[in-house]
Amino acid sequence: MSAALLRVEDVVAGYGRPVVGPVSLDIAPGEVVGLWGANGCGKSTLLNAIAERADLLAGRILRRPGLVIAYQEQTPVRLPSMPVTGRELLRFAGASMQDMPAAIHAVSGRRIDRLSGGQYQLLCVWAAIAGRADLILLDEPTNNLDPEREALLLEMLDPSRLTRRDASSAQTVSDRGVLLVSHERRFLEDACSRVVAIA
Ligand SMILES: Nc1ncnc2c1ncn2[C@@H]1O[C@H](COP(=O)(O)OP(=O)(O)OP(=O)(O)O)[C@@H](O)[C@H]1O
Repeated sequence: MSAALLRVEDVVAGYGRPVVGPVSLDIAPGEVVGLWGANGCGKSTLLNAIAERADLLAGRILRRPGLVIAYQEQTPVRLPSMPVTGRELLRFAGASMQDMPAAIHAVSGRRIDRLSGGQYQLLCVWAAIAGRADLILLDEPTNNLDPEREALLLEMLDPSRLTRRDASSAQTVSDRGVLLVSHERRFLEDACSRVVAIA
């Protein structure tokens, strides 16, 4: 396998029966790749298959050895009562609080069960981006976001966030990637280096 983080080769995925595919795509280090398609065409199912939560019915999914995946699902899990602050959630996720956007910093001291849908959404996306994962899967991350927060999300997805300091050389290397599902074509074009359409 090449230096790709992920290679999806002629994949057909589903839940017992096929719902998506065949699809092929690669994600190289430093790339933000978009997945676009109509409601129900199987975008989330493809992410699920990559995260080993849906059945791989044909084709191959090759992951770089040791690849760590963070998966922000379309509807982030929320419990009615969760006496945990945003900072505690970020610590638990191993996410850095360095360079945290002010809008997230402002709510990070609050209990997560008392955040609005958009505040919680951004916090979870930050947890994924600022965590240790090599590949970040984001399913409809613009859900619940107003235009200002959507612009902030765009900044959070800047490829500069995908760099990491290499311990041996002390160089900054771009060795992480994002696969992003959205039904908002404009957002995908702004956020992604490449958009793959699913039929
Ligand atoms: N857990 C499941 N078990 C069985 N079928 C499922 C399951 N989840 C989704 N499906 C079916 O798989 C198909 C594709 O759903 P999926 O959520 O992957 O589409 P999508 O492109 O992400 O849709 P949307 O844009 O509406 O979020 C749909 O017909 C859906 O009903």
